[in-house]
Formats: sequence, C-alpha cells, structure tokens
Amino acid sequence: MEQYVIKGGNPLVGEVEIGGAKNAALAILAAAIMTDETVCVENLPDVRDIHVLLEAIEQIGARVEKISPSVVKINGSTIGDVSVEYEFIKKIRASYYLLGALLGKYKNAEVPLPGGCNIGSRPIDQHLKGFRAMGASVDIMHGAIVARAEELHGSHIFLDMVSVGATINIMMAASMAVGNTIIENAAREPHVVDVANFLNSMGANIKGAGTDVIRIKGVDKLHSTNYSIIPDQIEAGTFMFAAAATKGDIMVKNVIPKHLEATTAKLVEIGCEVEEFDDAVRVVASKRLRRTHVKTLPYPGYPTDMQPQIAVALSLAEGTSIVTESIFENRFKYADELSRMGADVKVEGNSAIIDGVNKLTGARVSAPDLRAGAALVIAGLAAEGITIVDDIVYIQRGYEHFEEKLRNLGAEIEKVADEKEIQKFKLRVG
Ligand SMILES: CC(=O)N[C@H]1[C@@H](OP(=O)(O)OP(=O)(O)OC[C@H]2O[C@@H](n3ccc(=O)[nH]c3=O)[C@H](O)[C@@H]2O)O[C@H](CO)[C@@H](O)[C@@H]1O
Ligand SMILES: C=C(OP(=O)(O)O)C(=O)O
Repeated sequence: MEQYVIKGGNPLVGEVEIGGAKNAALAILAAAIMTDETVCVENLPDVRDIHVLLEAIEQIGARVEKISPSVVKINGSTIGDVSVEYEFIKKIRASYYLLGALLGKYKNAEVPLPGGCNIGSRPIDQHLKGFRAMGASVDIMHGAIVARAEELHGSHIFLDMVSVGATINIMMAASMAVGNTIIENAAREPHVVDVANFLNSMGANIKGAGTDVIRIKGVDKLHSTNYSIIPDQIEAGTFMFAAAATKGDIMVKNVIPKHLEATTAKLVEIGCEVEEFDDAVRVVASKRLRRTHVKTLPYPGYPTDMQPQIAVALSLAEGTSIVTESIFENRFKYADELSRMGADVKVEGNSAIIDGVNKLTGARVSAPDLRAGAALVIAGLAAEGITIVDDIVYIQRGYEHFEEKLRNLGAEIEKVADEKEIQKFKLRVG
C-alpha cells in the first residue's frame, strides 16, 4: 500500500497548474457514449476515478482511444451490453451517470449501486424518482439498479433536495426523451453547467443550467463533438488552502476565479491576500491566520468538498472556529487524525469546534476519504517534523500528480511503498 511521507515546515511558494474538473469529467465521459459518433474530450484529469470509469465504458463495448493522459476519444456505436460490472462500479460514485446515459440512449440500463467515498449514507432516490417520472420502471435487483422504458417522456420534476448527481443524471436521460423536461430545485454547480454545455455541443437542447430551473427539450439523436473540461475548482481550492496553512505564496493557474469565490472569500476572512487574474489566483499568507465560521452549502455556497481543507487551516488560526457540515453526515473522519497531529478539534453533531493551536506536529495518520486525505497532506506540510499519510489510494482518486505538484512548490513529500523507503526519506531530509 502506498503512503505519503512528508517533512513539514516549508512555506509552499511558486506556481501550480490545475487540471480538469474530476466531477465534471466523470459525467461528461458517461454522456459521451450517448451518440454513435466519435466524441473527443480534452483537459481530463489524470486520476484514478477517470481511469476506472474509462475501463467501465470499454467493458460495455464502447471504443476508448487515449490520445494523451488528458485527451480521449470515445465511440459508443459498438456498445453491446447495457449492464455494467460491479468490479468497476464499487470503486467510484459517478458510475451512476452510466444509468442516465444508457437509459437516455437505449431506454435500458443495469448498473450496480455506486461506491465512492464513505462520507454519508448517500441515497440516490432523487435520481430514480426522476427516471420514473419520465416513464421508466426502476428496480433494485441483486445489488444493481435496473431501469427500462418503452419510451422516455418529458416530465416536471421537483428535487426534494439540491443534488448534483440527480440533476446531471436526469438532465442526461431527458436530453433523449420525447418532449420537454423541467428540473426544479436543480443544483447550480459549475460542473452541472459544464455537462449541459457538453450535451448541447452534441446537439442536446438544455437551457437554464447554472440556475435552479433547468429546461430540457428532448432530441432524437446526439452527434460528435470536441470538448474541453473546465478546471477543477476543488483541486484549485486545495492548493489555495495549502498556501494558507503553510504561510506560503502560490499562484494557482488555469482556473476560473468565479468558481472559487466562496473559497476566496473565506481565505480573505482568515487573513490571506488573494489576488485574482483572468485565469489564475494568487494566495499569499504572511501572518497568523484568523478564526472564522463556515457552513457547507450547495453552490454558490462554500463547497462540502473543501470542508476538511479549511478545517486544517483553522486548526492553526488564532481563536475558536466552527465548521458546520450540512451536506453529508460523515465528513469529519479526519478530526481524530488531525488531533494526533496536535490540533484541538471536537466534533459535536454536524459541527467541528476548532481551537487554533500554534503548531501541528508530524504523526502517522490515515486518509479516511479523498478530500480529508488531501487535507491531512496539507496538515503534514504545515506541521513540524515527519508525517506519514496511509491509505493514499483515496487521494489518488481525485488529485493528479499531487506529490509532484507539491514538490514543485517546495514541499518535501514522497510517495513510498514500504518502511524501508520511509527510512530512506528520513535519512535524506535529516
Ligand atoms: C462524483 C461527484 O460529482 N461527487 C460530488 C457530488 O456527489 P453527489 O452527486 O453524490 O452529491 P449530491 O449533490 O447528490 O448530494 C447532496 C445531498 O443530497 C442527498 N441526496 C442526493 C441524491 C439523492 O437521490 N438523495 C439524497 O438524499 C445526499 O445524501 C447529500 O446529502 O456532489 C457532492 C456535493 O457537492 C460532492 O461532495 C461530491 O464530490
Ligand atoms: C466525495 C467526492 O467524490 P465522490 O462523490 O466520487 O465520492 C469528492 O470528489 O470529493
């Protein structure tokens, strides 16, 4: 099992180039099979979740041609099987997008219940409610969702809660339904807009993405496209908080600053300087961070996927901060790990109460999920001494070349495979 070993204490300084948005890319790759023509997707992040989804797409018979680590061509004309194997699906959450894509195109799909990070119970009732409203029969059989329809027809769907996954899945199926669909209380995340733009570039007719009412006019056929995915606002935000926690100065390049506004606002509140450019943001942290409160919310609120990262910065801030998680019920699993590094974090219900300490000290910790894992790496970079982060397979789900990008900013971090390599690292860094 691979681990990260980190010698903390260096302010991170320099430039980092952000990759494509994982959570947009996963939906877009699934949607790419909805035409029989060849689709070219660019600016893909080189991360494990993408590799797993591409394997699943190949397994159902589509042709996948990797042009480079960030560019792929997909042709869905050879799909012979609408049932996806559990082997691929258990590893990722976004496998559920194959349901909307296959149901939209073939009116027939069989996809095992999804995996992904264990950050809450994560039901998908709203996805299924949407498919049923469009005329599909949906059953759970032997651990898989089986959805079939004679014909999918447009419908007026009210989501009970703001769900990124349900909004995108319904949007995909409705793109090839007969008639008009309206999704009310839709998610407004940038990746919802990106998927709508992608589908529209294939000939779909979707209006209103980015607002809470999305209108979709079904079309008979979708066609080929060439599409470049938006930058990953969560990867960008993670580096922004790495600058804050290590008292660094990082130019985060290839971003859409508008997508980062909630993160930027919090960084300014806690005492960082943030300078915005057309496609970059610079974060400078020169003094002790200040306390704040933060509550996760659907976009444009503060993202739940950035919650552990701000908590690490606040664990080093002056005063008491409260971090409230309102989307997922199990997203504080990093708290005990962070406490092992000297942080003062108490979890009460859906809030973490953080009393800032003067310093963190390196320890052996374990990544409980993707974003919490990245946050523990930031903690290690800010801490005095050596930190070992176990279970980095979670981090590899969503951060491309994480250790290389951090090393370019002056971090002392290495990916190691065993104790011998940890000892070697310790000898080298002294
Ligand atoms: C692959 C992907 O893109 N994952 C992201 C996606 O997850 P995901 O699409 O799973 O998250 P949702 O936006 O759907 O979930 C929001 C809330 O709604 C609840 N809910 C959702 C659907 C449903 O049918 N029933 C239901 O009760 C969830 O349990 C959660 O409490 O959006 C989350 C919220 O921004 C992010 O943290 C994840 O990184
Ligand atoms: C929770 C995440 O991913 P997933 O929904 O795929 O588990 C994430 O990207 O932070």
